[in-house]
Amino acid sequence: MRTSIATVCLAGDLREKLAAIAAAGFDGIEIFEQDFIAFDGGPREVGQMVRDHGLETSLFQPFRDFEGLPEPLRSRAFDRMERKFDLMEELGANLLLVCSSVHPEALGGIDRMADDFAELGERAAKRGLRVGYEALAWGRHVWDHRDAWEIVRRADHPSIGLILDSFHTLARNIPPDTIRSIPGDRIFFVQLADAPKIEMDLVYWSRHFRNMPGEGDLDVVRFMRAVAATGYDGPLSLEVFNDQFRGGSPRTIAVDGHRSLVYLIDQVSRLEPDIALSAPSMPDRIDCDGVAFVEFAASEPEAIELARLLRSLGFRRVGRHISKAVELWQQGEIRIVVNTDSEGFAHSAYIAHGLNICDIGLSVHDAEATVARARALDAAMFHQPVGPGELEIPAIRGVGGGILHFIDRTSGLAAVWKTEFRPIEDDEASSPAGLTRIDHIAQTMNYEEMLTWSLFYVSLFRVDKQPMVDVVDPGGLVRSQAIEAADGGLRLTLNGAETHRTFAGRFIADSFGSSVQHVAFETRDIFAAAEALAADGFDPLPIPKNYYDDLAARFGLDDDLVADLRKRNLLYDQVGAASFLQLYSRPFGDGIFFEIVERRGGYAGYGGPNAPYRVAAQARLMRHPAIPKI
Ligand SMILES: O=C(O)c1ccc(O)c(O)c1
Ligand SMILES: [Mg+2]
Repeated sequence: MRTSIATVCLAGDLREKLAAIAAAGFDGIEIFEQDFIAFDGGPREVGQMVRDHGLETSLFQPFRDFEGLPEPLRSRAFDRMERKFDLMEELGANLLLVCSSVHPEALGGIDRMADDFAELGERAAKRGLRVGYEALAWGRHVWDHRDAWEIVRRADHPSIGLILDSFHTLARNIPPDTIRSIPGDRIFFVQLADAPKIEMDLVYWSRHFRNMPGEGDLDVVRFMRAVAATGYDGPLSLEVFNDQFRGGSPRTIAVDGHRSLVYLIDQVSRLEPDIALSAPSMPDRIDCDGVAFVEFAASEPEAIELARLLRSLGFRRVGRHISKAVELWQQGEIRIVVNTDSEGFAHSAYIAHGLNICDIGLSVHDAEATVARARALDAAMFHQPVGPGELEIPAIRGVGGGILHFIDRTSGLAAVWKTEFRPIEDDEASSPAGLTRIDHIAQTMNYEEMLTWSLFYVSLFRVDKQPMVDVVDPGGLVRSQAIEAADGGLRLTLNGAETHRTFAGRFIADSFGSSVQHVAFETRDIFAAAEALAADGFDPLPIPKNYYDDLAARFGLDDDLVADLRKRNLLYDQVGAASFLQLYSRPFGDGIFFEIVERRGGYAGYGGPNAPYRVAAQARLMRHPAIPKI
């Protein structure tokens, strides 16, 4: 599989784009004409730059409004074409994309258009060049790849072929399986893009909202399966027009793009085992059972405050690391590591961010396989020197440069708690509150990072994205996207802040980067938990009376239940026969907090309807000067 990406996908000038594309591991590029015209170097220089990066120019594009024109416009189009052929020769590009005409005077007529392409084929062949024809979804006469194919078929010239673009086919709901009957050697090039399903004008949707395969809602896998079935073995090229990507980090977007292609090919080769695809071999998406631990990086005074909070939540200090200033807290299957060491990753994370969750441990079936898949998907590996008596636990970089460790049963890594920690009898033990496991982890990030991280998780683990939820914060909007395994083993929420005025946005600004903002613990009896916590001095997030009055009205709950909820500052949601109860801690540090949840009757969500009220309560507290920052 040869991978390619259009220069139009990325921010920067041509030089910066090429550097990012080469670093991300692509084999080739599509030179978008605008990028070339804007560049202050000639075509030979650009051609050399591309080759110096070890890249090939797999396509030059677009050439517009070519086919079906009356004279004298027709001759003019051919003259224009000869100029572009000159340019391509200097660039060292031998394939040109012609997109279907939108010219108001284009006449249409399938044979007329085929004749134009037949003549074009003669001219291209003289130069040793080839031309591919792409149906734009909004073309004047041709907007369907089947019509474009018919024109190419009738042009019947070896230098004229078809170009497919997943966006144009899928955006118009053209069944992608119609591609299966096209001969693979007549397809000259394949462009790939996904997009979120939003009702809007096709041109606007295409030019502003495309995203990488797997980041949107189109069935790019189905499209690619059909392409693979034709025997096509040319480049797979990303052509993604996206306003956010054009203003983003070219390196990050290029890495996301490469990951999306590797993931797409991996999916297609699993679904079409009989089609030989030169796909990199890697383990299948990883099953994750849940969160094995979260690790805080803290100063010693903060660790003392955190200990107080953990105790009030019913946790016990159960272990001390054999050689480092690291303590282990536990309740049920929940493990919280508090690291105050003055060396190592946690310490550098502390210096960069202050008190923060710098490391998440995930329970997987096979840690080595997880890392192998992560590596194939271009994830950044993480290594840290291992001290005497410590286990080498595989790890990669995740959100905000934080670490993801992988713990499995089969390799003995799960013994880390016994191997690296000495048990301690907690002197001030509190009574357990019945918190059993980590229900979910919420990572707060800038809105622009959400696609990057959802692709990261979805390509690595067997998890699915849930629909995006908008949370109204008093300071602006926060978007929340859950990513979860079908069995609920792993549940993550990605929260994207658009401004720094929101509670989430302030967290990013104050802690200098994206990271875990909250951890939710599961309980099977939240009323009992709340009572036990109250006895241990837990101070919940106060929820205003208005909320409970509305709750009673909305769900018709009986007065006793509403009174009990209010007494404990619990939040409530209900969907059909399922319900959800939530209890929040007060925020600490730069806005980190804990949540306790009880899911009843298979409740599958995250209490989205309550989020605006919870956020308002938190924002109120964070503004309040009397609240100490620990
Ligand atoms: O938006 C466009 O005009 C445009 C141009 C060239 C393409 O390959 C394409 O898919 C769209
Ligand atoms: Mg295209």
